Amino acid sequence: MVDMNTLQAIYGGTFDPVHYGHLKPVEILANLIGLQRVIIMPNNVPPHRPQPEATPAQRKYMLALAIADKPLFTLDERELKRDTPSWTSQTLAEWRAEEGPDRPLAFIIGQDSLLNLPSWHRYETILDNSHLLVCRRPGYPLLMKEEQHQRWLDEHLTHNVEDLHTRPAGKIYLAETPWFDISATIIRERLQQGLSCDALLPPAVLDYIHAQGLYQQSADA
Ligand SMILES: Nc1ncnc2c1ncn2[C@@H]1O[C@H](COP(=O)(O)OP(=O)(O)OP(=O)(O)O)[C@@H](O)[C@H]1O
Ligand SMILES: O=C(O)c1ccc[n+]([C@@H]2O[C@H](COP(=O)([O-])O)[C@@H](O)[C@H]2O)c1
Repeated sequence: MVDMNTLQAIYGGTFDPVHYGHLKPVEILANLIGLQRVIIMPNNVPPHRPQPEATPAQRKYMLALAIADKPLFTLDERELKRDTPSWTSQTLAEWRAEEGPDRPLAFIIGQDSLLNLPSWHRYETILDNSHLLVCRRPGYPLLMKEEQHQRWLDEHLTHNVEDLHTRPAGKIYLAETPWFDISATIIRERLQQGLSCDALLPPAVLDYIHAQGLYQQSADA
């Protein structure tokens, strides 16, 4: 019999700011595959993108507000404590060393991140240490850009949820989560233009953004 309580998942991101497009697909994913806990892990130095507008402390605080009434989520500060780029391969290797070789571990990403994954630092080691759980995201193709990366994806794909709970690592699961057409970029742009973001992120996070005067200046200013 499969023990549905052992699979642990980390959800990494910049979360500048956290929004419903982060939270809702992952809550649905957790229900779909029987995940009891999701560890949200904000990065300190995002490797492949412009640096965030909010400070690490502000991004962490917004996450804490967003998950305050959601027992599914806990917060992990390990990457916030590192000043070097937040390489996921390094984080997952450390996590694997802590958890031992047998525990099923997973890293959650959106479809856009999957497409870029072959450009990540030592990406091929990620599946040595964890599974990948991928949430759908509108506006991104289903196929990898290069044939060799599509082959890599196909070789590791599973449609069997039991694989995720019984194997420690090595599988990619494309979850049939609904589309949420929300991005932190759109939220920052709307806030800068003084437009409403009420439906896009939790009210407590939005109140904090206004109280801190965050995202009101153009990023180019
Ligand atoms: N609307 C969404 N649907 C599914 N996954 C998402 C969505 N928004 C973000 N994600 C996923 O959440 C993780 C963290 O994303 P991130 O913090 O960069 O948010 P973002 O909205 O993409 O930010 P930005 O617009 O600043 O690039 C990534 O794996 C990303 O693919
Ligand atoms: O390790 C890498 O090379 C790497 C490159 C890009 C992104 N990541 C991680 O992927 C997660 C989502 O990234 P982002 O930029 O969409 O917030 C976050 O945890 C990043 O630290 C990791």
